[in-house]
Amino acid sequence: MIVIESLTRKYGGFTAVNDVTFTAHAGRVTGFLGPNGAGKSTTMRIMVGLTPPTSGSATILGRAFADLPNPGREVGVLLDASAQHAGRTGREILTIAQRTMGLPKSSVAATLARVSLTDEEADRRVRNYSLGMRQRLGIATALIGDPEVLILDEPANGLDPAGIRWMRDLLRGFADDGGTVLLSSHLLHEIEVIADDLVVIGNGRIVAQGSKDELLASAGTLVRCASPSGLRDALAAAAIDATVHADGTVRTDANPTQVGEVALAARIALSELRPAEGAGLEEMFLELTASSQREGNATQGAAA
Ligand SMILES: Nc1ncnc2c1ncn2[C@@H]1O[C@H](COP(=O)(O)OP(=O)(O)OP(=O)(O)O)[C@@H](O)[C@H]1O
Repeated sequence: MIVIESLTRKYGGFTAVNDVTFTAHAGRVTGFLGPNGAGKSTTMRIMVGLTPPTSGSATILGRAFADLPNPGREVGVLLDASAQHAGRTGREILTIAQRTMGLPKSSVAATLARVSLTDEEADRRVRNYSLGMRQRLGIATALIGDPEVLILDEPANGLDPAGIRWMRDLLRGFADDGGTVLLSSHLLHEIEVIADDLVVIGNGRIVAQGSKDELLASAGTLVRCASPSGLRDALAAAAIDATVHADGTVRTDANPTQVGEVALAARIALSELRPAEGAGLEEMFLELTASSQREGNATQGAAA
């Protein structure tokens, strides 16, 4: 389990992580979602002791990372797959991890097999690895100590579709065996498929969290019609808040029956009316983080 409590990190006058609180539970995959610069990496760096927090705390299995006796046996970490020593081979990098953690020699070959790196690939220098191969090697380094917790920053970056499916199955299996997985991503569809719980961050603040099912169920109703602003006004007259999106859809927390009745009374023909969860996480994510998107928000950066 990972417990983050009231975590704040300031850089001068800028608050990169602002009073963040959440828990990643054992047996579950927790997706940490947010647009670029939202504060995901900073939060993860604090978790593993690379960046000190300004205030608040982060514990893994009940202790601060620095207090874990053999951290690699308890927490597998992948923060930046490109940070591996380019002049070493994949096998050498894993062997260093194996020795540092006091693991049996056989764990190197077993982990290479687990991440599907061949013997020939393992003996190539990392500078000649593709990004996807570096990710596999990074995941191998995280897994080799057989930890209970995985903390992975954008692990799907650079993986091809087959690689993404492989990673999804691997993380699902890890959580099903009782492990805790926290992975960050802006690849929303990946998170939607794999995560059990979601923590959404924007401008350093948590903007939504809960189980994926809960968050998607609360997404309200999505409507298309010839007159989005007319429908919004008719809904407003019925005391129902609605938002017109740039793509012309109207979103509201009211249920489809209420929206249909208002549209009928206002004589507005609808071309689409459905629960918004069918629209997927992306719309919810864009909506929740709208104020922290760079596009259309010239004050981004100064806002926090
Ligand atoms: N050492 C630092 N000094 C100053 N500002 C920093 C530092 N590290 C991070 N930041 C700022 O904190 C904010 C959050 O950065 P962070 O890397 O945590 O975002 P992120 O959510 O991981 O984004 P991305 O998806 O782009 O990786 C950014 O505005 C970044 O510029």
